[in-house]
Amino acid sequence: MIGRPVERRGPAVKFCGLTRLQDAAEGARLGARYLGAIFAGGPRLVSSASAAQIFSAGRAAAALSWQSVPRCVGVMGTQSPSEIAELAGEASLDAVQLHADPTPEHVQRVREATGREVWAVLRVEGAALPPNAAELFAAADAVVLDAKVNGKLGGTGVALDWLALHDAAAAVRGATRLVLAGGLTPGNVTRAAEAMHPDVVDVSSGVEEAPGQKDHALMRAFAQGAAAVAPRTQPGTPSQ
Ligand SMILES: O=C(O)c1ccccc1NCC(=O)[C@H](O)[C@H](O)COP(=O)(O)O
Repeated sequence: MIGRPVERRGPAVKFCGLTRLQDAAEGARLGARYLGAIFAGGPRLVSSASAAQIFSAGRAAAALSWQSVPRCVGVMGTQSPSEIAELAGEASLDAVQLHADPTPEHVQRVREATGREVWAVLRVEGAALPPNAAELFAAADAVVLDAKVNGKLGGTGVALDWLALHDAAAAVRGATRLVLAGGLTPGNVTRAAEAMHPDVVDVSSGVEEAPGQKDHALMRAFAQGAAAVAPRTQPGTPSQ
């Protein structure tokens, strides 16, 4: 369905794990700021040639629907910086997301090799951030908080304990963008974003009918849930 774009006031939206042109186009029409494709294995793996077509469909749909052109993110696993640079060129990526527990040194090497923005993923288990959180926020252009699940790198559908993590994330994020991922759905994205104040909300399995196949009604509901996030109040602002 081609509907009206969702008005965006809350955090930016990233639809990740895209494998089909029509899903990328729908994400762009809904005003998603970011589209993601997986080069890290698993059921949503795509080739660089497929990713280039998927992203091209998203960029074209944005232009036709007067939305801003989405930035296209490639999700990497254990590839070397030079392999990541090759994929980034072939798939016309704007940013690379490092999902295999990157160190700050790896982030820097990938930035030098690709000339792209580098997003580092912090995989979180329980109510505490990993000990290297502050270093990664200092090194990366954005940090993605995602659930740590043994045997899976991402796309787990497992949610974080947002209320417990808020203070720890606030203490280390500084000016680096915070991307909240892990188990987000149309039904919980507003609550999650109001708890964590992320710059971006990132969803994959929560808007799918099957792995890699997005449900457009769920995508729309997710974008609406993100747009419904209440504005952040400044500490000390009197309530009305
Ligand atoms: O989505 C995958 O299959 C995947 C596989 C390997 C590494 C990363 C992967 N996904 C990364 C993402 O950016 C997902 O959006 C993120 O993990 C959130 O997934 P979900 O909990 O399903 O919304």
